[in-house]
Amino acid sequence: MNATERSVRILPDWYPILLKVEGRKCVVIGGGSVAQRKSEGLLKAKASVFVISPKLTPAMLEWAEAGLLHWERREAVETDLDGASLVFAATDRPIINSWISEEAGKRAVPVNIADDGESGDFIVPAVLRRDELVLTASASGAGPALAARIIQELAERYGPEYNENVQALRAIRLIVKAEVSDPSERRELLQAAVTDEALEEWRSLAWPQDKVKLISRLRELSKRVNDRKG
Ligand SMILES: C[C@@]1(CC(=O)O)c2cc3[nH]c(cc4nc(cc5[nH]c(cc(n2)[C@H]1CCC(=O)O)[C@@](C)(CC(=O)O)[C@@H]5CCC(=O)O)C(CC(=O)O)=C4CCC(=O)O)c(CCC(=O)O)c3CC(=O)O
Ligand SMILES: NC(=O)C1=CN([C@@H]2O[C@H](COP(=O)(O)OP(=O)(O)OC[C@H]3O[C@@H](n4cnc5c(N)ncnc54)[C@H](O)[C@@H]3O)[C@@H](O)[C@H]2O)C=CC1
Repeated sequence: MNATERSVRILPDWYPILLKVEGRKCVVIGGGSVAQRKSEGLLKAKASVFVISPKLTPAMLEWAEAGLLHWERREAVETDLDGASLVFAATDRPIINSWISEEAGKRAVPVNIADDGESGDFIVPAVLRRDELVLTASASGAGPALAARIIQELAERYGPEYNENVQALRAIRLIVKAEVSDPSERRELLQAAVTDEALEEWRSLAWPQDKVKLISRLRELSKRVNDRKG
């Protein structure tokens, strides 16, 4: 599809971000498998999840009973959107989803539409979490299954060992930011801190906690990168 065809179909050019939802009211309307997937993602980000639906999947019912989410056992009404930061229209009834979209618009609350993604304000990508490392893939609605497949491939390339990496990296980066004042050197050292060799080192938690030793180790690693570049 070329640019003209895209604009004729008015397909959105999505802007990718990571959104803070901790403690914010996020309303999921519907209780099927799509609502479950969206709720699970929201719970991982510690949102305050309100589900409105006459029925729930067994997993969602467990989450409700455990007090992880708030469930209203009924059909949605417009006041359900009051005070919401995000709304997910995930019922199996297109007419209800499009009414939710309209109500969200009136309140300027960003809405996700399960059966007609492009008409909503945002879509949800496939996600792989390795602690603070968050990898996402999206085909902008052209192929959710492709996004999911790519994430499965990334899960093999970036295995659970990366959970440890990001913790160490955050600490290392703080030290480098505090100790190295020259921005270009800082950048070089932080790039050296994420080579395969360096990551392997941080993973074994062998990184020098001593600031001076850490910086000198990063200088060695950086020199090796530059030598390899020739
Ligand atoms: C636009 C979007 C709106 C939104 O939901 O945000 C949307 C819309 C629709 N999905 C549909 C179908 C399927 N969706 C999945 C799976 C996922 N769908 C997700 C996101 C999105 N789906 C957004 C676009 C994201 C993007 O493209 O990058 C993922 C990535 C994230 C998540 O949902 O958490 C999650 C993978 C999670 C994972 O496994 O990692 C599968 C695969 C499966 O089930 O195995 C199928 C069946 C195969 C197929 O149809 O392709 C249909 C048709 C329904 C019908 O037939 O009636 C619509 C409606 C439409 O096309 O508008
Ligand atoms: N975005 C995505 O990733 C995908 C979207 N879809 C689309 O999303 C729709 C939902 O998919 P599923 O969750 O599999 O459907 P489902 O049929 O399992 O669940 C629908 C849920 O909506 C609830 N519901 C119906 N009317 C309601 C109302 N007025 N108020 C509140 N809740 C209401 C039902 O009780 C049920 O819990 C599908 O019809 C399909 O068009 C399907 C697959 C993936």
